[in-house]
Amino acid sequence: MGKVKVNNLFKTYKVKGKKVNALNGMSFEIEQGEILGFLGPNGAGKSTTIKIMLDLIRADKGEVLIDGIDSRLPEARKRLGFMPENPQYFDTLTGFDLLMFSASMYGIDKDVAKKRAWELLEEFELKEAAKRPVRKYSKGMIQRVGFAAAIIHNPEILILDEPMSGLDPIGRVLFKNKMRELSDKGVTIFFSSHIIPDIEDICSRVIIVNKGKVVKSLTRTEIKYLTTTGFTIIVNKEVPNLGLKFIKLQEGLYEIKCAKDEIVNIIDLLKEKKVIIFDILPTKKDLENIFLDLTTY
Ligand SMILES: Nc1ncnc2c1ncn2[C@@H]1O[C@H](COP(=O)(O)OP(=O)(O)OP(=O)(O)O)[C@@H](O)[C@H]1O
Repeated sequence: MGKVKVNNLFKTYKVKGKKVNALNGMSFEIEQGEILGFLGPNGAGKSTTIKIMLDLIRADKGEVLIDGIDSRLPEARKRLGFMPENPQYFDTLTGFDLLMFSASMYGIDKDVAKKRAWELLEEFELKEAAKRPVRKYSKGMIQRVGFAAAIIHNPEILILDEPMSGLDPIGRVLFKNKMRELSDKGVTIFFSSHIIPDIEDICSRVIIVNKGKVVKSLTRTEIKYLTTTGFTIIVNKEVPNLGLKFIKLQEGLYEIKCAKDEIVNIIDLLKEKKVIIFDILPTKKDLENIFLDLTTY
């Protein structure tokens, strides 16, 4: 239950008689209860893969199996919940109506749906706005109601396309907590994102795609290692002749910047000199450079 197998997908679009190869043997598996991040530069084939998983478009070759069932069958579709990147809802609907509409698409009994809709509106802090038309919602509120609509039928697998882009810090915490909670209950979560800290925070694994196929699969620890280029060490005092550059932040507060492989020696040195370390902060590589490193092998 909640298992996904994406098997050797190929997809070509035709634009003005020219062929665009969107997928070139895209293959990966998602285990039950896993939070898997889907990362890749623009045009890598993420949206095309998601659309094929949801049977919104068809692959030229290959298959997607949801718990062993072909994703083109309605039986498979029912197990999935989906939140698009820019939800375009019938904006005259209220938040409550939207959830009821989504529930009706999955054939949920009206009374059950009503109860579930109110529960979700409460969880996503939309109770006050429940009877307001969605067109009057802020971007964050639209994303919240979109998330709620995607899980109203208690799907086994949740697919989210850039779920946290444009959310404020409180909204992001809410989404991350919700994703963790669902994963703890055994829901499989697959989401695309460009936001490295979010991915590091919640994903158990990340797959990186480029040119229509997987180029790397990384565990959370591996991605933390890969994205860290060095550290900033915050200390209480300056020590001369250590070969280190102490930058004064204020009285009794200095920072030292170092490369990833220097950290252990520097900490030993500071310990020896009885320097107090207040904090050690990783310096992060930006996404473009990570893609560059991984895709130019
Ligand atoms: N409907 C379409 N018609 C023609 N070409 C398309 C279509 N959809 C996608 N493509 C092309 O297929 C390739 C993969 O696009 P896709 O949208 O799947 O990538 P993506 O990884 O989701 O990109 P982004 O991060 O920009 O959303 C790109 O070259 C894109 O231009």
